[in-house]
Order: sequence, then structure tokens, then C-alpha cells
Amino acid sequence: MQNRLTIKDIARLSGVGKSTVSRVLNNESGVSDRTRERVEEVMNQHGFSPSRSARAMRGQSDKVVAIIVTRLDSLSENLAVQTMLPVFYEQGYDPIMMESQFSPEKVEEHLGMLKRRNIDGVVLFGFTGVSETMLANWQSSLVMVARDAKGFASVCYDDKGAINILMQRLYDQGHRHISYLGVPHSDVTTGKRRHDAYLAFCKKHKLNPVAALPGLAMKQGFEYASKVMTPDTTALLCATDTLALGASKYFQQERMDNVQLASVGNTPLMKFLHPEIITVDPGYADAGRQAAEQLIGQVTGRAEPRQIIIPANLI
Ligand SMILES: O=P(O)(O)OC[C@H]1O[C@H](O[C@H]2O[C@H](CO)[C@@H](O)[C@H](O)[C@H]2O)[C@H](O)[C@@H](O)[C@@H]1O
Repeated sequence: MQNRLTIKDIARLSGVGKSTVSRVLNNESGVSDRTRERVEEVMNQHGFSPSRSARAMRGQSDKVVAIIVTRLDSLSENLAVQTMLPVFYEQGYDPIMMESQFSPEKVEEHLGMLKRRNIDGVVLFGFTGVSETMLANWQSSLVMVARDAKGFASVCYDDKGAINILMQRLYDQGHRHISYLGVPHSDVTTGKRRHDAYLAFCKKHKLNPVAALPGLAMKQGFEYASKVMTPDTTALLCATDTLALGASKYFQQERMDNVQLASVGNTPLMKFLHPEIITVDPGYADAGRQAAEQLIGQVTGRAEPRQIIIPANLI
């Protein structure tokens, strides 16, 4: 049944003009609720949707956007995606999900395919290795999350601020031997910026830094917790909730209940399993919402690319 009828047919059956049907299809203003409902009812009755080629010929888009996450199992990225989706759905966009696995080659491949398919826009979870060159041609229709790139819209987290807030809280609680579990400096944001902030705080307050930078995996948190514990350590700051979950498993196994854990994330899993952990919310939900709104603003010509930084909040 689908696509047998044309927009002209729908207009005739609804008793309106072709331009009104077109407005309804594109979710544009200037159509009364009653007319919109009538046109939609007719389209639903006949299982109508405009063909790709018909839309392209009229210079209209398919209203499809892509979200390229780095990992489908990332707690933080999932929180951002969860608030992105309703914004897209509300504005009539169909989002498709893709995964980069931190591979710049995969990003290039995905972007190439999306360009060929004439997709409206992309939200890209950026990472070290994604360069401005590989994003060429996407200036007006891409928003990067977690990383910025010159000339492109981005929504970033305050990595330094998040660590400062946690270190200050631990310091105010009287901790003077605070160890750190983080991510290698090859990862500029979660890795270098967070570790640098830890080191700067230690320097300013004359604390002895003790750190290991194994990576993003929970298992690494579990395996490396022991390596940063000295006889004096009273607190352990983890660069991510996932690392903290691994470290807490180690403390549980060793029956060590006297180390205060702190981490960046405030993810639901962490809050449920370990409400006692001090955590900072980097604003993943806010970032997702803002990224989607920014992208829609850009592709509809209402917004220019801009950089947004989400402030971190102590929970
Ligand atoms: O364990 P997770 O819940 O996945 O959180 C770890 C960090 O993930 C995000 O950073 C990583 O992915 C970014 C793209 O989303 C990338 O730019 C960054 O280099 C990676 O480290 C998130 O941005 C961090 O806040 C999380 O702590």
C-alpha cells in the first residue's frame, strides 16, 4: 500500500492543498490542529509516507540523524543518548545509532556512508584521533560531544572542574593521603585533563600524589586499586564511575571498608550499588539534550555552530 498514493492524492482526500500536506509532513507551523489531524488521519488510513526520491526532488530532507557513540556499553554515553532521543523524536527526526569503538577509521567510514545517504546531521562522541580534516563538509550538520574541534559545534564536560570539586570535598573532610586511578594521557579529556587537575590540586595543597592510569575498563579499576594503596591512603579518587566500580569490588574482596571512594560520573548503577561514594555529575543528561537541540538548530538554519561547556555538580 505504502507510497502508492502521492502528496496530491492525500491533499485531495483531505480536502486541502498540496502545500498544506507538505507542511504537515515537515512538522511546520501555519496549519491548524484540526487540519493537521485530518491530514494525518488520511495518511495513516492509507499507510502513506513520501518516497525518499520524492522528498529529495522537492529539496526536503528525510529527517534522519545519526548518533555515533564510542561504545554501546558506556554508562556515561548512554545517559547522554537517553536525553538526546526524545528531543529528536519530538521534532520528527529518526535517529540511527552507530559505534566507533574509538577508531578514527570507523568514524571516517560511517561519515562517508552517512554523506552518501544524504543524512541530515550527526552527533559524534569525539575522542583523541578524530581530526578536523576527517570532519570536512560536516561543519553545519555535526555536533561533537565530549571533545571540541575548531570550527565545529561541541558540547564538552568540565573535566578539570569535576576533579577540583571532588578533591576539595575530600580535603575538607580531612583526607591528606588521596590516591588516584585514571586513564592514560593519550586520552586528552578523561585521561590528561583529569589527571593534571589531580596533580595540580596535590601541588597546591602540598599532598603527595600517588596515581595509576590503567584505562577506562572496570577490570582495570579492580586490578589497579591495590597498586595505588599505601599504608597512609585514606581516600581514592577515580576518574570515572566505571573505574570506581572496579576498585570498590577490590575493596570488598579485601574487606577494606576504611577507604573513602570518590568518582566522576553519578551514574544510576553507581548510585544504586554504592550510595556512600562521593560523586560528581559531569552533566551527561544535560549534554545529550543540548547536543540534540544544537544539531536541530543547525540543520534547520536557526543556530550557528558554537561551543557549549556543561558545568560539573557535586551530588
Ligand atoms: O565508563 P564510562 O561510563 O563510559 O565513562 C568513562 C568516560 O566516558 C567518556 O569519555 C570517553 O569517551 C569520550 C567520548 O564520549 C571521549 O572523548 C573520551 O576521551 C573518553 O575517555 C566521558 O566523556 C567521560 O566523562 C567518562 O568519564
